[in-house]
Amino acid sequence: MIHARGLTKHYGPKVAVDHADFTVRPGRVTGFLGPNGAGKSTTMRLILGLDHANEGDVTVNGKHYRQLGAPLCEVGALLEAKAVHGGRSAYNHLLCLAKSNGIPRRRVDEVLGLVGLEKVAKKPSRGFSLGMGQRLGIAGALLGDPGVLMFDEPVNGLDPEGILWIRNLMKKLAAEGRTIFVSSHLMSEMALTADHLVVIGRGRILAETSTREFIAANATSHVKVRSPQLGELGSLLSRHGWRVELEGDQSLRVFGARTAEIGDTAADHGLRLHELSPVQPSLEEAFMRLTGDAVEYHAGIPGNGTGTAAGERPEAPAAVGPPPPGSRPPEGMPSESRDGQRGGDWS
Ligand SMILES: Nc1ncnc2c1ncn2[C@@H]1O[C@H](COP(=O)(O)OP(=O)(O)OP(=O)(O)O)[C@@H](O)[C@H]1O
Repeated sequence: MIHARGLTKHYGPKVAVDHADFTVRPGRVTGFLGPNGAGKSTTMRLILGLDHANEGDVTVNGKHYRQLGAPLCEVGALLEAKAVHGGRSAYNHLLCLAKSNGIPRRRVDEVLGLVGLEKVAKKPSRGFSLGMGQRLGIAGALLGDPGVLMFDEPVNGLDPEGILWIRNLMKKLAAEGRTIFVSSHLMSEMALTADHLVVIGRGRILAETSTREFIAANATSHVKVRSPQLGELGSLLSRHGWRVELEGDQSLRVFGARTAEIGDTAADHGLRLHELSPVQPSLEEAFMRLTGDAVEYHAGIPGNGTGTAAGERPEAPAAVGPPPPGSRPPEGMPSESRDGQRGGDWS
């Protein structure tokens, strides 16, 4: 178990981690999510005693890292996969680690087998691909058979097969009762891997909850509707009290209504539907909604030549209520709504 209380780290005036409280429990994969620069790596370094906290503290199995008798046997970590001497073979790299931690030589062969590197074990690691480097880093983390494992962005740059392998490995290790703490900003991957989440933004913990609850609390399901009479339909559904958003110029997103209600309402008014499908919210959507204000670095919006200022949401919904003035209305939109004058119908 990893337990942080009031954990705080400053780099000069920069507060990288700000009074963070969280607990990472065994038997499940806990995802550590946050935008770039949110403080994920710093937190992981603090857990491993590679950096010192200015305030608060963090323990692994009730002890500070430096108090652990055989650290590699209690907590394994993959922080920087390429932190290996390039001239050294995978086998020798792991053997050095094993010797310095009193771990028997046979465990080196075991972990090389576990990560699938037996065949290249005697080759210099400088020739390793990114995926092989990740596997070697993971072999090092597993060497002491620790109950706590931490992975910082483990799937970065991996091919689909490598991603699947790491995903299944983390799940298997959690099922064995280990504590698995994994940082990532790949939402789709985390949605498939993590049972639980700790979300950080600008150094502060924004959420600590199950993945399912996090999505339910921060994003809403909706129904996607396509119709050749989109404008009329949007106005009609909106008059029924449902929130309607324009998605591109082809379809509507309707919130708060079931598919049957929308279908029946359209039929009652003789409007044709070409699609009516429920859409479940994604972890990405929930994450963007929660962390939009906590994003420190935004890319410029293609085409407008400006960056998004810190604090602005990076991805506002495509259109809420009426289409913005000046935007092109969908085919069939009533003319009053085309220039946004009657757009209030949709809000
Ligand atoms: N050694 C350092 N000296 C100065 N500032 C630092 C140092 N390490 C981190 N920071 C700053 O602290 C903040 C948190 O950085 P950190 O690397 O922990 O974020 P992160 O969530 O891991 O980001 P990313 O996802 O981009 O790796 C950032 O603003 C970063 O610039």
